[in-house]
Amino acid sequence: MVIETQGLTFNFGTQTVVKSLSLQVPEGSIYGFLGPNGAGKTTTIKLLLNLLKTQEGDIKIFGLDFKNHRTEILSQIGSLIEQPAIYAHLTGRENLMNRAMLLQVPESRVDDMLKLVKLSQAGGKKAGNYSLGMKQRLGIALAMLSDPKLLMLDEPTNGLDPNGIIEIRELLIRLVNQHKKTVFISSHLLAEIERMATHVGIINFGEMLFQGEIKDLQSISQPMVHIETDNTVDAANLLTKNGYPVIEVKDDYLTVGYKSKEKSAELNALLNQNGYPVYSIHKVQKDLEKLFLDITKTAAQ
Ligand SMILES: Nc1ncnc2c1ncn2[C@@H]1O[C@H](COP(=O)(O)OP(=O)(O)OP(=O)(O)O)[C@@H](O)[C@H]1O
Repeated sequence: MVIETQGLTFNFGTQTVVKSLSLQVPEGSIYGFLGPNGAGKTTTIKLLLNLLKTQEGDIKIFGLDFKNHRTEILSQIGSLIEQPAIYAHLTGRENLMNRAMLLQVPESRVDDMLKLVKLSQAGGKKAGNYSLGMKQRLGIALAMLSDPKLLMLDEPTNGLDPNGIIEIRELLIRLVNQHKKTVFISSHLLAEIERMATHVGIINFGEMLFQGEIKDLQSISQPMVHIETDNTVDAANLLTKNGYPVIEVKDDYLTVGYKSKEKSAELNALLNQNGYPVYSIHKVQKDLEKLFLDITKTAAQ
């Protein structure tokens, strides 16, 4: 494990915001740390980076005990929390050069990093004029300059447009697949994390609700199919009789549990053949809120 915590607990005054957290982040994973606003993600990350002092529990990173190997551990972690520390009046390249000098990293790393985050062309432009997505990528380049083994990112796609999100996602996948890094990324958006993470930890009110491989999460959280049709109550009866799990019946649409694309095609044909015209049919993933309900239900069974 790259990160392993046991009983990690943190209180702000009388409020416990991280409760006996046991994180397990495997080497070479993209670990999505999910939770709604205020769940305790930033606090956990700050504890892992020693920006907050651990009150209770143990942290091991790279197999080393955090208390006794703090400097050694932190020298191998690149991080981006909230806004990246960028000088707006300097170019992207100058920002990296500055940091490279500070860290005594060879200059050649600067161009490698610009290339890695796809900012080679924009490297000569003032960072203050970068888009939010470009700033975040420059922030990741700065964090990767010293070639750390682990990258920790706190909500790096907040406020980005879909293209910006895709660019960050592709960059993180490259870092893990080609550069053999481990990425720990927090987010409050399930859909965003699902597309890149290999592992997930889901917290709410400081407590871990689920931790495991993404495929295990998907088996808890079956996607659904939305079908827009007429006469939905009768259509739902037909589907139930034919073994489709109907989840919701509204005036103008139905929601059915997703099984496979073949089953969705059969369902479409069945409705059409029986006089229920299908105006639209599409697969939907659950959001974090619905997933919480599923997880709580599964845990109670
Ligand atoms: N410095 C502080 N003093 C007191 N309470 C704090 C402090 N920082 C955070 N909190 C509280 O701790 C809880 C967890 O906050 P945290 O920032 O870790 O959550 P988060 O999951 O990162 O959420 P967000 O996505 O909104 O940043 C919240 O209830 C927050 O109000």
